[in-house]
Amino acid sequence: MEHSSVLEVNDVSVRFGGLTALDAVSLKVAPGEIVGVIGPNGAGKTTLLNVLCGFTRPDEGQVLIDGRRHQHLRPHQLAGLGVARTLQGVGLFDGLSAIENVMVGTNCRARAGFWSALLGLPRSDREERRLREAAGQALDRVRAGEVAASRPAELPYGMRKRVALARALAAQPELLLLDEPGSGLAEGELAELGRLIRELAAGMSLVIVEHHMDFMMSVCDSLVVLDFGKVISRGSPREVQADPAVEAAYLGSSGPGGE
Ligand SMILES: Nc1ncnc2c1ncn2[C@@H]1O[C@H](COP(=O)(O)OP(=O)(O)OP(=O)(O)O)[C@@H](O)[C@H]1O
Repeated sequence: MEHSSVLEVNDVSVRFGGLTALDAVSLKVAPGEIVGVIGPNGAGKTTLLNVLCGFTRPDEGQVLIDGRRHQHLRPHQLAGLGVARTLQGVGLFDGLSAIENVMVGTNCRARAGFWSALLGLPRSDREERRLREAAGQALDRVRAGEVAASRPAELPYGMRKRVALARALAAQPELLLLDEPGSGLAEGELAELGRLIRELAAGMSLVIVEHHMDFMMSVCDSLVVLDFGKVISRGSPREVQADPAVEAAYLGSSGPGGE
């Protein structure tokens, strides 16, 4: 069944002891939409991403994926729901080549692959070929096909991040969650990443948490601005930039002569 939102978050609150990390946060992500989550340090961005992928269970509110409510979403259920996530940093296995790292991402969709791996059985040649082909396609999509045989340690940081992105793509997600995809990248690499993400949005929705403001302004269709766990503004990048609530938060924090 088709739904107008791939993801819907309704009034989600998360508390850590006395601290309210998210306070009645709501957002919607439409098919093919790129939604950016921005805000100062400690605003609740990572906590929100953690709720979306089931790492953190909300104290209140609900998360709907493809119109279905997931009160007790577990991380291992994500691939089955068409959700993939990249982590802050890279998180690749050093002992595997780039393509083998990406095959880990494809494998989670293959039930037989799981059972045969558990039982220590060799994969069938056909299965192996299929996974390798899918992983190769994911690497090509992020323009990292030429490093398929390299180990992560042999690759520059920007390329390792692309391999990590390919691994998330290999699960063929409908919704891709990117946690600081631009961190540690040089200016040129950021621009390239922005183009890549725009291309990916042709076939999936994305939620991005990222500190590089210019990158977010140019890449995202819409932005959600968090401050102290609350959504203080939302809309297109232009709308958010012109929102008096954003200016008020800025003036309230450091002021024009501050940070
Ligand atoms: N597991 C936890 N236990 C206690 N407090 C936490 C936990 N995780 C986050 N917090 C607190 O919740 C608030 C929101 O943190 P979060 O990491 O989501 O913010 P953020 O916007 O991602 O920050 P940054 O930009 O620095 O990554 C912060 O005050 C943080 O200290």
